[in-house]
Amino acid sequence: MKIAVVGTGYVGLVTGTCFAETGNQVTCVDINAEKVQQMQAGKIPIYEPGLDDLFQRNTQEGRLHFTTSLKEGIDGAKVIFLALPTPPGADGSADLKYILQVANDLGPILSDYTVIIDKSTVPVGTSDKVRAAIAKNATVEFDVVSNPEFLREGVAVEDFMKPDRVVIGTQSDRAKDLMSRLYAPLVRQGNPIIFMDERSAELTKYAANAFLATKITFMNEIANLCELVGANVDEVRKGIGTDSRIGKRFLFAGIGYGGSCFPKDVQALAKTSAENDYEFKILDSVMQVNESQKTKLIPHLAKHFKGDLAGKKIAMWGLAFKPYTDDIREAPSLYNIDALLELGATVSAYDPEAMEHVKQLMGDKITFTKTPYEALEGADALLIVTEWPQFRTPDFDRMDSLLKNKVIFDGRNLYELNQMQELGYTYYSIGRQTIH
Ligand SMILES: NC(=O)C1=CN([C@@H]2O[C@H](COP(=O)(O)OP(=O)(O)OC[C@H]3O[C@@H](n4cnc5c(N)ncnc54)[C@H](O)[C@@H]3O)[C@@H](O)[C@H]2O)C=CC1
Ligand SMILES: O=C(O)[C@H]1O[C@H](OP(=O)(O)OP(=O)(O)OC[C@H]2O[C@@H](n3ccc(=O)[nH]c3=O)[C@H](O)[C@@H]2O)[C@H](O)[C@@H](O)[C@@H]1O
Repeated sequence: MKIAVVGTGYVGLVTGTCFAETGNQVTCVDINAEKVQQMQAGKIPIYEPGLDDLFQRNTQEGRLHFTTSLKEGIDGAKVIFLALPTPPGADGSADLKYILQVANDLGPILSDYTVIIDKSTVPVGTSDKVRAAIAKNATVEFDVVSNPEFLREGVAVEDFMKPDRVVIGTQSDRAKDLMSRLYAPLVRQGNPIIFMDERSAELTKYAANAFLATKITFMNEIANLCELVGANVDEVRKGIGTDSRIGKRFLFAGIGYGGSCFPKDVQALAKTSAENDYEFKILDSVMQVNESQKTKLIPHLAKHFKGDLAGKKIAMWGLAFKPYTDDIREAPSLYNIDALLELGATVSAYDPEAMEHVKQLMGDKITFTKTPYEALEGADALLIVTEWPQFRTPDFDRMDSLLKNKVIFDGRNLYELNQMQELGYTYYSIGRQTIH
């Protein structure tokens, strides 16, 4: 099938590449000419494990193409995916200007029946707006379908190629048939395509993200309580996660959720609720708790150094909002850096993938090192922000020789308490007792 994908951010690029991998002819369209040139030259603009191999194979075998021209990109396409940004507007609601602009542009250039698919995360009712914007100038029949994306950065290819489910919002049999054929190779593992109306599909996406953000936040609050009552959140997690009604995943307490999606989508769902005169109280609490959770270790740090962090050098391990990505959008690291600098500390940071992005944002406000150990040289303490696997089993002897003090503030609970006790560290973590 011939497919067009408009927008080559995370979702567009993964969608385009994976559908090329299942044998389709895919053209990706982006207004960013530099990015398009880069992709035409065989360079992929994001770091995502496994994506580069698929990208190279499909471009070299002639199934994956790039252009800045919408008209050229959709020529002959039976389906057009819109994978455009939906950033928060000034009031917290999702800004639809990118989607509606492209919908306006599509109307006059559609030349045959086409299915236009919203892959972006969009508020309830957007498919009606997209339909109306296209219809203004369209001369052919078309359908608008909501097909939210559930991939996670870092494991995006796996999530896309073996989805738990595919949600498709449409009431058109013609669109259903096309979508079923397109997704058949991906759902052959037995995981379902769930058809529903457009509004339910749109809300499903926000409900999923808000539920997961709430699940994490609930565990962060349990962790805060654990610290006060002398319990261990990791034991509590195992204790409840084994209940199949609760499930083991997304129960890891830490220094808050970040990324380009949970924060913006929780906020947008709260906004949709407010617009419909409904006060979604849980969401307000989730946002509030997450905000303070991100810098939860800073007061411990300040207290440890007797309220005076001025001139203290803090080593930071991890900058990306989570491992296996270079994405720093809403990353807890940024909030911690700001808080530390505000208190007069200096920061030397290491991250395997995300340092370049932080450098662009912060310039020389902090220092960046080539290895995690170099960040420790002469540091007064280590603050762990992202759970990259290489931080899990470090050379503690080498760490001892580099750190000024044997003290670790761990926002991701990487180490066992008894191990830290045996090694003689002062060890602060989340939802567990402090080791002195
Ligand atoms: N990043 C993620 O992990 C996930 C994102 N989503 C949702 O998918 C949507 C897209 O997200 P990302 O891929 O992260 O976006 P992004 O912001 O990384 O990339 C969007 C791309 O669209 C391009 N673009 C903007 N206007 C354009 C136009 N008029 N024509 C062609 N291209 C245009 C930009 O140049 C950019 O390359 C958002 O609604 C997001 O909430 C959904 C699931 C996962
Ligand atoms: O809509 C989206 O864009 C995507 O948002 C999330 O994916 P992503 O933001 O890539 O990352 P997650 O793995 O969900 O992690 C989000 C944040 O939650 C934190 N987290 C996650 C799990 C956990 O147990 N504890 C925890 O603190 C992570 O550290 C990270 O900061 C969802 O998991 C995807 O299903 C969804 O498609």
